[in-house]
Amino acid sequence: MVRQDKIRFGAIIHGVGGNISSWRHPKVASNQSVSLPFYIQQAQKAEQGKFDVAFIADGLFINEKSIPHFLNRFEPITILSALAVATKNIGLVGTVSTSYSEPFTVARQFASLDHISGGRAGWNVVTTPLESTALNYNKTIEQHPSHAERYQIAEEYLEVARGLWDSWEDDAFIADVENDVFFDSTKLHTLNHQGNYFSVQGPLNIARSKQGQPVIFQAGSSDAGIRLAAKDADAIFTHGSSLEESQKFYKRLKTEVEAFGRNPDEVKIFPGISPIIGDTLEEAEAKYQEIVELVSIERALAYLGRYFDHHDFTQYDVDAPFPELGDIGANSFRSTTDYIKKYAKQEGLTLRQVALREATPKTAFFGTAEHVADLVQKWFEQEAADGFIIGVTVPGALEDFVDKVVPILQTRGLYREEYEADTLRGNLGLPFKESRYIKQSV
Ligand SMILES: Cc1cc2nc3c(=O)[nH]c(=O)nc-3n(C[C@H](O)[C@H](O)[C@H](O)COP(=O)(O)O)c2cc1C
Repeated sequence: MVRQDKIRFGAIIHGVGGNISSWRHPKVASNQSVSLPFYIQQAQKAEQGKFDVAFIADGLFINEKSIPHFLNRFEPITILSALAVATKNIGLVGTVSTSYSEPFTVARQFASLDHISGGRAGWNVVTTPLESTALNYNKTIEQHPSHAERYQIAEEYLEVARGLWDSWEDDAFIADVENDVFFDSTKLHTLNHQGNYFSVQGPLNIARSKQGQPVIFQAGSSDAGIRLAAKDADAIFTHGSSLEESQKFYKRLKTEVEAFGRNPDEVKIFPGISPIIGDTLEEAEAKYQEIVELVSIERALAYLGRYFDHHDFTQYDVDAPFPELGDIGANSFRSTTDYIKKYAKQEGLTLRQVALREATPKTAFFGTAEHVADLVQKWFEQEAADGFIIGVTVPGALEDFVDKVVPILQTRGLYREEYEADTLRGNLGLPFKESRYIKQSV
């Protein structure tokens, strides 16, 4: 199928790496997760590759089994504000949880980032999977909301944030010095929200931005996650498992978007992939093996356990079939744990095989740049993706992707040569977000 739009890319900037042992690689500096120069270099590299997005993921609870990147890393809004002054066009997207924060504060922070960056801010709206996070926020573990309730909270949270972002119409601040009128009071809107979870009066103390409102990303892929994305998001990050699974997900999400009366083209789907690129297949394999050799089975089991709310996998025989876990994981990273349980069973894998696959993922996006470009094209043309969020499994993968894969896609006319706009919405092909009050009066 010939698509009229172009492929899009985002880069996850993940410090010492999403891999449990990548910090041990000779090309990785152990302080990379708190190194401003490293984050600037990665964001600028992604911008050189004309990526739509630099993405900073986040979580709010660690223990001694967490991967090294999670133990010592930047808070997203702070690092994105710094990246805003070191970049010009790339979108700046960060995770903030709706389970453990206040909408007034977060709406304000993203609005500020949107102004600081000239309309390039995006918020990855997540619910918090790990129950012990409650202990960091004046709550007991029993008070950690269930998976279903977390999404109900998220929905209302987003409604409040969006309401607050429209506190001031675009031309509200008239600054009429002569008549001593700083703002037009008819263009100020006080939210007065009273809901099940939030009571927020408003207004917000910052104007709308150059793109209207920050772009909303969503990253949960369970039924509840899909519903939230279909109803409210501009884009979704999801797992990039197989072409067929991704096509199914793509179709389902776009159908649900339409069911909410929205234009399916206005919700962009970004599967996460971690390409490993070599000039030959052997070189790619050698790069992969360097990473594999750094990971012990003990570390891999701890990494796997986190998805299941730090379930202790050392209690099982690693060479026996993947254990029956029942509901374990369902209140945590549900879509991920469902997916792991499913493929472990379907492929008849042992616990060791599953743990190592999760700890050192080797996806189909593996091999020469030409091969990776072919697959990117195939997934895009066969409606499995609108774009991809690129993670780094082997150090240097972002550089390889930008230097080797991007030019191939440009030559094929599938990828931009230049940014089309200077806002994130503009580059994503999304319209300016009109104020709800303008819509009402039209
Ligand atoms: C590409 C991608 C990025 C994600 N980033 C985050 C993140 O930064 N922080 C977080 O708590 N969860 C993150 N998640 C997890 C989801 O937001 C969600 O919390 C989890 O998957 C459970 O929800 P679900 O069962 O609806 O999928 C991410 C998921 C994906 C696929």
